[in-house]
Amino acid sequence: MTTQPPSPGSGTGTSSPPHKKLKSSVSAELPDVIPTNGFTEVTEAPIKAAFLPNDSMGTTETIPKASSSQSQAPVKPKGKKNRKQKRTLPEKYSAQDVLFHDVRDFLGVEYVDGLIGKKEGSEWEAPEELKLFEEVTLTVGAFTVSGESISLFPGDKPWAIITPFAHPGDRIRAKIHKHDRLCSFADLLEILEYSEEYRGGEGDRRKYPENGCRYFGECGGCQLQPVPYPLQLQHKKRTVELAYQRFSNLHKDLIPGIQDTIGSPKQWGYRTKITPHFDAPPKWIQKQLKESGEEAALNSLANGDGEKKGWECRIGFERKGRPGVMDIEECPIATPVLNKKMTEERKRVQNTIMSFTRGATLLLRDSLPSPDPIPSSSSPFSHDTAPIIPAEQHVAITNHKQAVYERVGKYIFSFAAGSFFQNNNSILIPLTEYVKEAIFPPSPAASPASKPPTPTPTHLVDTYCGSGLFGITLSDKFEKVAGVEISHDSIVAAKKNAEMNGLQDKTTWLCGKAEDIFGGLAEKGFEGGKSCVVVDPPRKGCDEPFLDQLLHFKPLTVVYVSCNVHTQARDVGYLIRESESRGREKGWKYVVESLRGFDLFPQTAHVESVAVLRWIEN
Ligand SMILES: C[S@@+](CC[C@H](N)C(=O)[O-])C[C@H]1O[C@@H](n2cnc3c(N)ncnc32)[C@H](O)[C@@H]1O
Repeated sequence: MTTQPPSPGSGTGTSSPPHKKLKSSVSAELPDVIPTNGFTEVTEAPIKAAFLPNDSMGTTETIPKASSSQSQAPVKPKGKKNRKQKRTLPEKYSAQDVLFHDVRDFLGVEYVDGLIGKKEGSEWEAPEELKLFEEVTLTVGAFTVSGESISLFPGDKPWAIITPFAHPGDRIRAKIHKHDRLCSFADLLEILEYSEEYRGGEGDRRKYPENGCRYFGECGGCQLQPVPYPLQLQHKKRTVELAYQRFSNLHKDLIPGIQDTIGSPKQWGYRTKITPHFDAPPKWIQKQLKESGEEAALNSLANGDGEKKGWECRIGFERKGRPGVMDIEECPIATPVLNKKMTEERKRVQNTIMSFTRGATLLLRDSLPSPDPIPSSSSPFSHDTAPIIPAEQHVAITNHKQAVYERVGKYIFSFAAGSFFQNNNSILIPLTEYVKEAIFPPSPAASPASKPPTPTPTHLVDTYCGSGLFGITLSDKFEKVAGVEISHDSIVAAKKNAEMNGLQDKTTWLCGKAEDIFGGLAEKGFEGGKSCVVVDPPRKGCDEPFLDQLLHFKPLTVVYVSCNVHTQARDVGYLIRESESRGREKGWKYVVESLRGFDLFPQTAHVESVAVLRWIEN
């Protein structure tokens, strides 16, 4: 699952916040002459969005050209010409690549492939009548996978417009700021009509003024927050479907129907780690203040002095589609203790800002108070006697090296604050229980793909194990558990966690690359025929040497947990195809038994995906 879980405010950086908040940054890009009436109107919604949540997988429709009567003739701006677009193809499986697939589906696969096939480069040429900095009125057709809106620009040439913070069915006014391949990016200026279907969630501040986030519309973090939660979950289910359709390279018969996304028990105040950052004061302001001898003012820039002089101390997250940090006082998806600590940390930085010659990132991590005594192999953690500690009694840790404590069901975990651990504790019991049930389905009927039922595994290999989350929470079902992890600190934590939970005798923790471990497993009594492997790599997914060795090891079950469903789909596709060719003669292969998303990051468009692969005899 998540390697680097997205931090609030980390968008894909393709578009930008509404106009009113952007005056200063937008003005730098204004053309010499601003077209005053360059509006283009789309009076009908584009026919069918390629990925509205209700769509069935695999259907993509060519969108009929919007008739020219649908649009007012755009007025040609007198100012700058369209800038020549950089023609760089996105890296495969990157956010930009996923967006290109969104555009391709939206405009029609046949049309897009036909155009690209002509090799004229015209997919890079925006319609003549669509100028940079022009304002357009659009009806949003769909969400992109990353939660932005996609609309059809009317004209002879099918062309998509990507705008953040708007929802399917909204009528919006937007301002084009960049052309790209078959699409342009726009800033949202105004929502003229709200789509009721995609609004009205708890984070919709029109309906619940006290709820949601006051930074929505500027911060790059939580694009889906006004969307009712069930629709957020549907969006993520569709994301998993699309990823397998686009990137697995598998015949559709080999991809099972995607199961409903499991929601997070907490949808706000869930995030146990945040990393606000800030820039150092620019040199000119340091010099100016020092020269004028305003010593007192040096440390009070944040109180307005800096702003008056043209610089403001901002501590927070990235702004959507614009460089620089936006000032954030609270983050409603972070736990209460982190928000409280953020106030203190902000003051501390503001009061000492002139001592920073470089920008920096703060770490705030939610932790249980340190247990007393700390559990050990001779006196392990006992969930029967340990009380559940309410969220208000948690503590916030800011030192990267300090130990953080978290509880997951009957187990306790400790790890250095700066190292990896899942960021939403509220969903870890459902997630780990689900993985356990997937390995040991309650009845043969639950694993229809495996006939006859596969033998029950007795050994678990937890690859990319971090501080041992899966190995430890699943341990009661296995005789032996081995974990492998590249980070030395994490493997030390995993070993300590096993001891704190009294599991030192059945667990082995190995520091190294996941792809190097299979050779050594046999001598520790791990054979594929009695093992199950959990795979939980970083966003980039697994390397081929790892996947090849996994196939060679031939475990009974593989549970692949991923924070990047696109690379997961690629890897699962590889495993299935390779197993068919490698196992053909001996009569075995892997099948994808189930695919399902988990919502580790409510209000954002991110989804954690769990794929269960079962070894079967043909
Ligand atoms: C998404 S995290 C999962 C951690 C753990 N499973 C959990 O849920 O807490 C991925 C982990 O893979 C580790 N990692 C990255 N590349 C690796 C490699 N080549 N071999 C082994 N571990 C690796 C990272 O250090 C990180 O701890």
